[in-house]
Amino acid sequence: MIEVKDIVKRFGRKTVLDQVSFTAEKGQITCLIGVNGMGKTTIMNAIMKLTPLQAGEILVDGEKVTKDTFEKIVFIPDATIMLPHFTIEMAMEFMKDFYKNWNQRRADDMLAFFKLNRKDKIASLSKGNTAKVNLLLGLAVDADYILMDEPFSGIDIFSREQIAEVFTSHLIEDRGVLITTHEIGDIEHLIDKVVILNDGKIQKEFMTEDVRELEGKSVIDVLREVFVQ
Ligand SMILES: Nc1ncnc2c1ncn2[C@@H]1O[C@H](COP(=O)(O)OP(=O)(O)OP(=O)(O)O)[C@@H](O)[C@H]1O
Repeated sequence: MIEVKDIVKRFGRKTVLDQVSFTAEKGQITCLIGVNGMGKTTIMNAIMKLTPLQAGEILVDGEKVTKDTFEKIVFIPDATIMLPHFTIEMAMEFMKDFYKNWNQRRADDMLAFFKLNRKDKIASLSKGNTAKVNLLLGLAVDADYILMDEPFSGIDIFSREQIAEVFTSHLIEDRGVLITTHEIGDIEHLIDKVVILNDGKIQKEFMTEDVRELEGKSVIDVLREVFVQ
């Protein structure tokens, strides 16, 4: 389980995260939702130890993230992480050298699933294919937890549908997924848990099954209640 406990993040005098706590469990897809600038990416960066916190802690399976536990988590950012002159094949080689738990068979499965050509240069890819390569490079790491920042951002409907299919496939299996997205409609039916961030605090945290079955609402209904007064 990823446990985010009372984290506080300030940039200068601006408090972006004010005692934020939530959990993301293995075997579940947890979606972090908030309007632009609410601190979703900052939370992802904090989990990956890419940004220091003023207070609070983050535990993964009960332990602080260190070099030893680092391979438990993989972060798939929304921007290209590879050098543009790399081919997809070179990017895979790079990841293979970097991560002990790189899974080439899964990478090959995803190349075929997304119909990508391993000889294509990263710089020559469309936005949709760039997102697919990012996803491939992240999901081919055998990590227990996957963080995805806006995997659907700026991508056409067909690529979005293909990417959404990944969430119901063996590629996710029993892993824990923490995802931020504005395109909630694409994966609303696949999400197990929603965490709503508003004004630096967690406004609501719920299991989607509970709101569907007990309250007869969709995730979008709940978002409307929170954000549209
Ligand atoms: N390095 C930084 N220095 C100063 N302010 C920052 C820095 N990084 C982020 N911020 C501010 O922190 C706030 C949260 O940013 P963050 O990128 O985490 O939001 P977000 O919810 O991911 O937004 P979006 O949905 O637009 O991606 C924003 O107001 C942003 O301007």
